[in-house]
Amino acid sequence: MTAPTAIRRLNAADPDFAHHLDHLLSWESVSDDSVNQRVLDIIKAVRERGDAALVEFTQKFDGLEVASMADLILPRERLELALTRITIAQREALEKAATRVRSYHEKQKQDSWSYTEADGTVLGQKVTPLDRAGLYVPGGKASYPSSVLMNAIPAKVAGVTEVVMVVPTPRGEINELVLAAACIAGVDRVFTIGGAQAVAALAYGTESVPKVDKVVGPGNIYVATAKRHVFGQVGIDMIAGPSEILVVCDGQTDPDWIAMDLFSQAEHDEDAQSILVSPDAEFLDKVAASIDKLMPTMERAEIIQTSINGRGALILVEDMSQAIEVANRIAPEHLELSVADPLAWLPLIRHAGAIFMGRHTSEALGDYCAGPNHVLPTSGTARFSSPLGVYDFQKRSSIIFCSEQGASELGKTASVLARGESLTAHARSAEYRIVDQQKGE
Ligand SMILES: NC(=O)c1ccc[n+]([C@@H]2O[C@H](COP(=O)([O-])OP(=O)(O)OC[C@H]3O[C@@H](n4cnc5c(N)ncnc54)[C@H](O)[C@@H]3O)[C@@H](O)[C@H]2O)c1
Ligand SMILES: N[C@H](CO)Cc1c[nH]c[nH+]1
Ligand SMILES: [Zn+2]
Repeated sequence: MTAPTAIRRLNAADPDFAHHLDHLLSWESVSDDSVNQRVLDIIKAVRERGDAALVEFTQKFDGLEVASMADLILPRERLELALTRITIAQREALEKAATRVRSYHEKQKQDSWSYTEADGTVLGQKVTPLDRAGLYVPGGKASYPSSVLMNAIPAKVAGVTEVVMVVPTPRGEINELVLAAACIAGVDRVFTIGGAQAVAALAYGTESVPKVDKVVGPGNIYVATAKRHVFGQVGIDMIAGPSEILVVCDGQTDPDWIAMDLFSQAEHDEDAQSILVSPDAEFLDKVAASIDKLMPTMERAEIIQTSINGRGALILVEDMSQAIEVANRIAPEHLELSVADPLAWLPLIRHAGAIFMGRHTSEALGDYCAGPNHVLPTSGTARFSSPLGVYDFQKRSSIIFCSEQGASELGKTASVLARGESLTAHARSAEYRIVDQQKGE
């Protein structure tokens, strides 16, 4: 039996509104010093003791009785076996989702390009996939076959040579759908490890876990903090923390639908954040009533309740324009525009990981099978980051191929600039290539 929901109410007309909103959004404060220190200790131990530390942390944090690292490695045949252990409906759903995610991501592929100048100089950009990518698939409080597809398919579309996946299996409970998804998406190697220790293993390598070039994927505070610390040793996609949803509603959508949309992200995590913004005060009351009515029907009521009470909010605004202003301030991971004419408001949205347009487009469709990626920037980072995509698994090299005449002309410009910087070797190196002119100093 759950206690009555006490979702926070904010009013944008309140003089302290900005302050209250800042407080509501401050997830970073959850990453306190003790989490940080614990993560640093875990990374150090994995760097120093490799597999032995991985085994110890997996026993400690995931409650697994494992004798050695061999127990934490799943061969490709195990993934294939999983495909035979799921129902036909599940396999079809995974395959359909995979096809749609692949089609969407194919469009993101960047190709190499070049152009030739009049004197024959060629300039261009060569696009190369990463050699090895590490995918973090969360598995602490729920299992995420959909996240396997969302991480692995863009990597494969990009042409990554080897895709290594890590996923925790708390108490040894292996989720067959997760492994089947890995099989369908073409993951090359799977390790059943999680948390900061898994991120450290991917970043630095151990006797068994190969060192990767980039670690991608969402996770809890330990995973997010570890990714922050290993950045530089490896690339990372973003810090994708607890899930978030911001619904902007004109007051005309069924309040039960909106309550359930808020629940859909709250059920991920006690730290998840679900916010509704509307210019209609009566509608906010109706959604609050729907929340109370529907909460006891939810399987994950405790998590939802904690998330809604601790980090949720119903925000009253003056009009739709102010609702959009608040949305841009929040820069949410998911933004539902549950309004009559979402296209009219779309041009005004500047910051959101993914935008769900209209009353029928529930965020859950995007989580599973619409096609776009569900690994999205959280905690306001949509101000500067984008959804996980093929571009995260490709890098670019510049190409410069000067003709004799091109080098000669560019040499004159480079010489002046280099001497202005007092970098004589640069100047003389360029000047050697100047044709029909006195070279050197
Ligand atoms: N943005 C996205 O695309 C997306 C997708 C799915 C899930 N999520 C989010 O990812 C998160 C998943 O979190 P989760 O916990 O379910 O799984 P997780 O895999 O991220 O974390 C589980 C691991 O955390 C470590 N851990 C747990 N308690 C610890 C402790 N006290 N000390 C050290 N390590 C500890 C353990 O090693 C465990 O294996 C949720 O916040 C969810 O909202 C985001
Ligand atoms: N909403 C999550 C991203 O924040 C993704 C997900 C996976 N499964 C269900 N939802
Ligand atoms: Zn979700």
